[in-house]
Amino acid sequence: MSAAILVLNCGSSSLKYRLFETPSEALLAEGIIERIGEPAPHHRHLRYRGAEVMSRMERDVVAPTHREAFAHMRAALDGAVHDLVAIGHRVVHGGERFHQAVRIDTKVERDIEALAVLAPLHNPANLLGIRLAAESWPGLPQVAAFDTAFHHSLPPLAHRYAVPEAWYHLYQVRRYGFHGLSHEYVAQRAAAHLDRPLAALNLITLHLGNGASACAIRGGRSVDTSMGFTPLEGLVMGTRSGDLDPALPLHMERVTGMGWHALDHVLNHECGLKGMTGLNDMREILARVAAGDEAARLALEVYAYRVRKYIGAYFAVLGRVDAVVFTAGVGENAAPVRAAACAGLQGLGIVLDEAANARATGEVAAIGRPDAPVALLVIRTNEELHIARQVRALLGAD
Ligand SMILES: Nc1ncnc2c1ncn2[C@@H]1O[C@H](COP(=O)(O)OP(=O)(O)O)[C@@H](O)[C@H]1O
Ligand SMILES: CC(=O)OP(=O)(O)O
Ligand SMILES: [Mg+2]
Repeated sequence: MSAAILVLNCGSSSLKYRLFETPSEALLAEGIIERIGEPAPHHRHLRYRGAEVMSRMERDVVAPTHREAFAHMRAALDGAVHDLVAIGHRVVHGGERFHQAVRIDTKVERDIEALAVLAPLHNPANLLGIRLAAESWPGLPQVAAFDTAFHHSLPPLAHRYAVPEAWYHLYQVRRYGFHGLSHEYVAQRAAAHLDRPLAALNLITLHLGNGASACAIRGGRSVDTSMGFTPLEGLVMGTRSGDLDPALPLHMERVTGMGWHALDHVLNHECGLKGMTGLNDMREILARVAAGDEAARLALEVYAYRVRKYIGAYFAVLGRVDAVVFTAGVGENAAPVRAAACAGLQGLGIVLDEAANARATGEVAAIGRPDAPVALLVIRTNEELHIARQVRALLGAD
């Protein structure tokens, strides 16, 4: 009977999960329940044998709350789970308290709850996942792995804002950074691919998914990242604005009378690609660009230009760069975005190989000219596997 680790990524309206055999790390099953609490919740579940999909289930489900979603996941997993030894959770905000994954106890739970004030969109759902998992599998070890933890190494000059010092001491106002599980995972894969120790490498990693962030990594440690106090800062995203003049929301409040609640919603859910085009999915943007749509072309340019500026900034931060890594949904799949982000950077040693870029697939693909000083890589991220590894390291759970 194989031992397994279940990894949960519980969002405000979705529950994603992956079940890994341990210690082999083979993926046994994965799934997602989307639109929890919204019209027409949907459940997709895949089971694997080796690298092959053994069975696929897809159906609309009744899931007015996460509780029903959990029951659907459990029912789907029952066929696959033989000996579940631990559960790992993605928790978005670990504040200044959590520098690495931890075994969850009531104190940890309370701390995650207290941090919800810093991540109101994410931490409450993560916590709900933890509580439902404890109910569902009482007594099973549970581990929290944090999106912020990898960035605890940010030096003060990178994490402090130029605001009154009391804001930091009284309200924990500083840059935290997110997507750390993904940045760290692809950094490790990049080092393995380049066959060099991570400790000797300077990397720029670009996580371009629904949310998006850039990270400057020196010797395996995050030294700067584009998301800040919240996951709103930095790059242009599917529905988030990224960097803005901080006076802009103040101005919009003045001229429209819009309240903070509405502004918060617009900046997080109605901006980015969606704000500029009505569409938040890069696939649709690229299709529109190909069809000659002007608004889509401009949105793509603004998106890629922001990425390019951060590449330039992180060159200045790191001094020397060995590799630039693209990852997550957009970074792994959208060759035109990668090409636009790298355009004009030959002076920095970044020279894209157009053909390699166009055909990049698989776990790791090199898309730079082999003779260029900076390696350009596309690496498939796997935050869940990274969490499972942290669970195993923490519990020795085999
Ligand atoms: N083939 C593709 N071409 C362009 N963009 C893609 C493609 N596949 C996925 N994407 C983009 O990736 C995004 C999702 O990225 P992902 O990393 O899965 O997000 P998250 O994990 O944050 O939900 C989609 O919204 C879409 O814009
Ligand atoms: C922290 C964050 O932005 O996560 P996501 O990209 O999953 O929304
Ligand atoms: Mg993701």
